[in-house]
Amino acid sequence: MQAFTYTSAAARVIFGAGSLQHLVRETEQLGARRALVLCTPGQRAEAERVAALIGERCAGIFDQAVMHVPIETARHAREVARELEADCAIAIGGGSTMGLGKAIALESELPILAIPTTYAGSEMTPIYGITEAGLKKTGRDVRVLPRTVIYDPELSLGLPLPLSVTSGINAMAHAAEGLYAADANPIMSMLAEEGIRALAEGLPQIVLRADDLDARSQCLYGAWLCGTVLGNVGMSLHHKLCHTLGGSYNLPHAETHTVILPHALAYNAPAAPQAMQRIARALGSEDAAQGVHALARALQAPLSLRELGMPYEELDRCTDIALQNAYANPRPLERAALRALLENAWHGHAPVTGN
Ligand SMILES: NC(=O)C1=CN([C@@H]2O[C@H](COP(=O)(O)OP(=O)(O)OC[C@H]3O[C@@H](n4cnc5c(N)ncnc54)[C@H](O)[C@@H]3O)[C@@H](O)[C@H]2O)C=CC1
Ligand SMILES: O=C(O)/C=C\C(=O)CC(=O)O
Repeated sequence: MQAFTYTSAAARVIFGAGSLQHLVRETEQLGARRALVLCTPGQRAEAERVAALIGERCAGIFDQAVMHVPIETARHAREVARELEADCAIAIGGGSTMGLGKAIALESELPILAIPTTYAGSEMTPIYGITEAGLKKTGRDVRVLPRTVIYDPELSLGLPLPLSVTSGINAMAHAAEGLYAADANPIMSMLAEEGIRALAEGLPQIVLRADDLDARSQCLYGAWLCGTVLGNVGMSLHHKLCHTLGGSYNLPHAETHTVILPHALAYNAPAAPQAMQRIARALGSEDAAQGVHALARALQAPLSLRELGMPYEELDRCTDIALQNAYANPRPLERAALRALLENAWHGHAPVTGN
């Protein structure tokens, strides 16, 4: 075993069906007297439920969270938090709502209590992203790491099936890249493999029965582990490509991860054989890239960039953007091979290993 450095970022996690009932206790534990509840417009009802549970400890609801945290929304939410003299942000929702909480915490150091309802995993990371003038910038800051996370699988029962599947594969992508990260360590690799396994087991069951609470629990557990990996080790080509496609072409986040992951794994496979073996084992497949592709196909997820609205004529420019700024990747970035990767992904072909 190689030497490694491991820093544990501790969050308090309350996990299990019905665990939202502990919200008041957890709010008190954070010392919050004036919590601002955050949500998307579509999850206003869930935010009102949270507000009702905490009663007079609720300072208000801000229901304008949107994907990729536009700076204007961040500024508005920060102003509302200041005006209401909020001393805590309670974020209920997916990565977009977590991201808004983080944008507030970045300036105010307000503690975040996170209640995730998708599998994106942002609640477990000190990573924030803010979009300004069409450009998404991400950074790491421990101030934005939620202090407490309540994982209640009952809250994910209403997550639409297509988003359940793509969000689950978004989570798997964190774990897959964590297994070949330059700063990988055995603890995160163990969580990564177990996270992929839990999602590979849970997602097909959800597709059979969307209200299967055990399967929803499996997936949320997997998302927790995969999010922890994202928060603790560096990501590579796959995440870079997805951020390029999401940030520059406004493609939907979880769906883009789903389309790209098999191709990014196929690209990196020759340079990261051990990681691929562990991903394949967790998927119960012979091959990591083909295994993810087969899972996405079986669960009727999108397979091509074309169906996500990516203009074909932009593939060259997208390749150029992905080649800008050096970042760690197990296989060196080669222009022709990357362009071929995007070509395959655009058409929705099966991944080609080591192309
Ligand atoms: N900073 C980080 O560590 C991470 C950040 N992200 C960011 O998060 C964003 C994507 O987050 P996602 O969770 O994929 O999507 P999202 O948070 O945008 O949610 C997608 C839609 O689903 C709805 N929704 C969420 N949970 C639901 C439920 N249980 N029932 C019914 N509807 C529900 C939301 O209201 C929203 O309309 C992106 O901006 C991405 O960059 C994603 C992963 C990690
Ligand atoms: O873009 C962000 O907000 C930060 C990280 C991620 O979105 C991770 C991901 O690509 O799923």
